[in-house]
Amino acid sequence: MSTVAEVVTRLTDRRPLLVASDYDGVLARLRDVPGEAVPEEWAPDLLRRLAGADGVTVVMVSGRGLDDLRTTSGLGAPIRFVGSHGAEFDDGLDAGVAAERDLLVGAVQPLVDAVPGARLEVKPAAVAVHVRTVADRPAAAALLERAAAAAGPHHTAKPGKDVLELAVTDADKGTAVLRLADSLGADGVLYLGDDRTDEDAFTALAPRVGAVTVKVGDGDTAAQLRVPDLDGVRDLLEALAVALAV
Ligand SMILES: O=P(O)(O)OC[C@H]1O[C@H](O[C@H]2O[C@H](CO)[C@@H](O)[C@H](O)[C@H]2O)[C@H](O)[C@@H](O)[C@@H]1O
Repeated sequence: MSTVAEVVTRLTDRRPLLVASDYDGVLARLRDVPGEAVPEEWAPDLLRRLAGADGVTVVMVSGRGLDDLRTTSGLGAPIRFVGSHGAEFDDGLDAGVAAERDLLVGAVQPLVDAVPGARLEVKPAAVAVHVRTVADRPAAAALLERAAAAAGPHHTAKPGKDVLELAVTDADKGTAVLRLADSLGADGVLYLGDDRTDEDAFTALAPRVGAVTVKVGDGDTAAQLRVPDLDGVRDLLEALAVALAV
């Protein structure tokens, strides 16, 4: 594993530079109610500073739907967004995706309704079964298993922190970050994430020269650097901003 200082040194002179970050658990603390997961106090200004550096593009890459991500984060240009775990770029979604998602809602909603405290989030290209507020933990685990079993072979199951998402596309954060990097012709890439879906991005970027991946918090990871928590994210991004003189 590298250190923060090594990461900053490796990225400082690379242009174009893509700074891509997961949202929940990296820029916003996890909360019981997803709509209350606002950015850390330091995050908006720091992201805007980085996005203001010459040749630097800052993108949030989230499991949230694009509109939810914009609304909950309260951020906008020059920050860019990719939602639905890489299925939603600014150029929109395939029309058949919503119909397929609605079939999934019909299958999974009754399972969720049967477990007190569970909640179904309906997203543009996925449904997410949330169990963070289910007091009966065995019932929570059983619900996630039943929901996974309700998915068809053409759905992609994405387990996360107290959540199981069933996506109707096979896009992931790995395909998304490579698409972003290639479209920018990026010479350097920084990607930060805390959850299992971020591992797709860490793995996709591993062979790329000039890419640095950062895991936030505990757990096995393919990332090159680990920071312990959101304060560690702040310290890394601040050190990069200082090195970029913004
Ligand atoms: O890719 P991310 O930006 O990390 O989004 C992943 C999911 O985040 C949200 O759920 C998570 O955060 C909630 C708010 O703190 C928390 O209540 C929940 O337990 C977490 O799993 C969001 O609601 C999902 O749509 C995202 O896919």
